[in-house]
Amino acid sequence: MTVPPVLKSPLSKSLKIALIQLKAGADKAANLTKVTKFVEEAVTKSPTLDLVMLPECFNSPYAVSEFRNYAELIPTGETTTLLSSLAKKHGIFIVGGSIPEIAPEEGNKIFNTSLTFSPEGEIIAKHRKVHLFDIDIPNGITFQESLTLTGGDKATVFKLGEFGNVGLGICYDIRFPELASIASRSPYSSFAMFYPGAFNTTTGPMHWHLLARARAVDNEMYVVLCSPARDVEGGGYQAYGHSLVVDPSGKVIAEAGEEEEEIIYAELDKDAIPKVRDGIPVHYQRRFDVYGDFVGEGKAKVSDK
Ligand SMILES: NC(=O)CCC(=O)C(=O)O
Repeated sequence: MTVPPVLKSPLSKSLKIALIQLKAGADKAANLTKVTKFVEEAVTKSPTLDLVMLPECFNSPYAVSEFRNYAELIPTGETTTLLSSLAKKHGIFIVGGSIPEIAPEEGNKIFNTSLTFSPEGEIIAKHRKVHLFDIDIPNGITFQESLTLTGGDKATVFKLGEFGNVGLGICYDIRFPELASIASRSPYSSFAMFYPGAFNTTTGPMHWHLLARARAVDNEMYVVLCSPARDVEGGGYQAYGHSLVVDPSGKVIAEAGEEEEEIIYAELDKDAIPKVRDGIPVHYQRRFDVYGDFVGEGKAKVSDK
């Protein structure tokens, strides 16, 4: 075996993040007011915060019958405009959960789309959920996003300013290890995968932590999941909550409860990735001669927008 070189961390400076776990109801204006209030609370409590993340579908109910009713144009819709102004006002990155997007240039198809904003309020990443949540578990849950949504056709990797590269997926995307592999490997070398998500009370207990920790250990990178809180009184889709930050060794370093609307904080340490990769060097031991290379330069369809 060739001894791997001690590489510089793909995270050049420790990153302070906050995850906002909230309940999204039918009133879009109320959902957006709540986002504004929570972002303000996060930056007040942690004045040196670098990044705030929101959950999947934070401005609308998570329901196949509602996606088209709540869908907005990007970048001119009210949610995009609000998140851009919040990022700029507070000088932070915002990983803007996801919202239903209507795309006139694609025959008015609806996508489940996540945007990330720079501290200047610019859109620096746009990910359309690639793998649609179509499942049917007898006596558990049946859901078919594909009844109203269209899947995106690209993996998303982008530069988070001076910190380094990160990958972005949405919820069910986490079940497909390829997106995280693409992001973590050369030439992208990301330090984290961000997944706004909304697992539920059937699949959450089975797989939420397992998948987050698996993607972290597979790739020796940070994995960050932000969920809506479970809304028992509101009825409808019962999100699992448990917003989560997992470090590159697979350890959960921050976690929210299930039904609470709350903000959790974590610091992604710039030295953690090289430390883990030096100890268990799977990152450098891959045998592409045996199983091929599906990432390589130009092989995967990767975009930041
Ligand atoms: N919103 C989603 O994609 C839900 C995914 C989910 O619950 C799962 O088990 O996967």
